[in-house]
Amino acid sequence: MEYASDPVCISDLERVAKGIMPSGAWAYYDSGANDEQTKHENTLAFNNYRLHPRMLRDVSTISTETTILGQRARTPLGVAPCAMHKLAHPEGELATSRAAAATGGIMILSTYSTTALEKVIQPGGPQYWMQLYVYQQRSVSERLVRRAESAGFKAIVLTIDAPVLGRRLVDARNRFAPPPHLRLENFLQTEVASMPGYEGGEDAHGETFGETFGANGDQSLSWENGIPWLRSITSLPIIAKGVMTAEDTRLAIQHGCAGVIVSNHGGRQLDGTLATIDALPQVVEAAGDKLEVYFDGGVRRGSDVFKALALGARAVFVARPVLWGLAYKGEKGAKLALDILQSELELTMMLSGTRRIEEIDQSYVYQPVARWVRYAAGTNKPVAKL
Ligand SMILES: Cc1cc2nc3c(=O)[nH]c(=O)nc-3n(C[C@H](O)[C@H](O)[C@H](O)COP(=O)(O)O)c2cc1C
Ligand SMILES: O=C(O)C(=O)c1ccccc1
Repeated sequence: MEYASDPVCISDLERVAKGIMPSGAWAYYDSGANDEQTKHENTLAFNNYRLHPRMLRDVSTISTETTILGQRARTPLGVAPCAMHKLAHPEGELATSRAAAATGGIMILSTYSTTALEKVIQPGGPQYWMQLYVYQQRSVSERLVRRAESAGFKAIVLTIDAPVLGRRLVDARNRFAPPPHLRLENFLQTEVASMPGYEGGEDAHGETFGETFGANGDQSLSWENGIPWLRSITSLPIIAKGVMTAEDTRLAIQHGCAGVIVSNHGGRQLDGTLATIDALPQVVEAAGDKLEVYFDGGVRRGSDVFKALALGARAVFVARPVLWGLAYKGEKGAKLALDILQSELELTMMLSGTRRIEEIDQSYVYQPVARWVRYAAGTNKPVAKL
């Protein structure tokens, strides 16, 4: 499809990116686990929440400024951690970081970045947080934490929904592995470089991408043996990414996490969970004022950001839309993705009579009665958009 102008919404950007990217890389970014029920539902479930707007409120001046972990941010909209931005564009994470700095939201850097963490932080930018996995060789994770501390990252985001990688069928068929010209640059440093399969920053040993990951990840990790250990090696706030239940929210509080990210990893891990927007209310209720609740999964519209804020999220992160932007035009494209969502958020605020982020509460959405997306027999195609 030809465009006379830049893409004007995230789904335009998705189509354009699909046309540009090599099919294996596209599939790696796009795929969810197994039947992709959860991946699709993350996006579709937003439609079940209807807005409840107020009128005649003087919306001549609005602001999306907020505070996250006690620091000011120009917007609650941030970038979720995603592996290998250089699959989308040669400037990779640096381009994304510049785009995030221009927008003013938080960027979470993946351990599996194709740019070393020391090179990513932009002066005058937003807060940067470092995403971490705990490996059997804990010294490797510890070294990554030390490096993140000295580079200026402000929190550690521990991903807890991936003791092993979920099974993504297209990747399995493609036997997807990162192309040899890309390096997982965080694994280049000596103390870290010895981990089996990641020598020299390559992902070399696994049959598929997930195998090297699974061979190194610590499957015995638990709340009891993981979080206290992490707290003992760093004073940075710890945020647990991948919480989907009230039960785990209470455990996160008990173990001293500063925040949780309600996330099902974009539907790439356990297929068949709730959509994240449907899980958010129980987490917010269990969190009370004990920790901050953040959100990701399926956000494709500024109104989706608004709905997550209304249901109690303090920050809202996007992954695939930013990668699509990067594929389209590097830094400019990543900024376009964030700008589209930001301006749609501002428009939603104005049209629903909210001027500041703190005003956006539950009263601005109708909560749905439970309704599940139905699928056409034998397919993963939803019968209808709800
Ligand atoms: C290509 C890709 C790579 C990802 N890599 C990571 C990662 O390295 N660490 C992590 O915690 N989450 C990772 N995620 C999950 C995202 O952080 C996020 O939870 C999810 O994708 C958000 O949903 P969205 O893509 O619908 O915005 C990845 C997601 C994608 C699409
Ligand atoms: O692909 C992913 O979703 C992901 O989280 C990951 C995990 C290990 C290595 C690279 C990416």
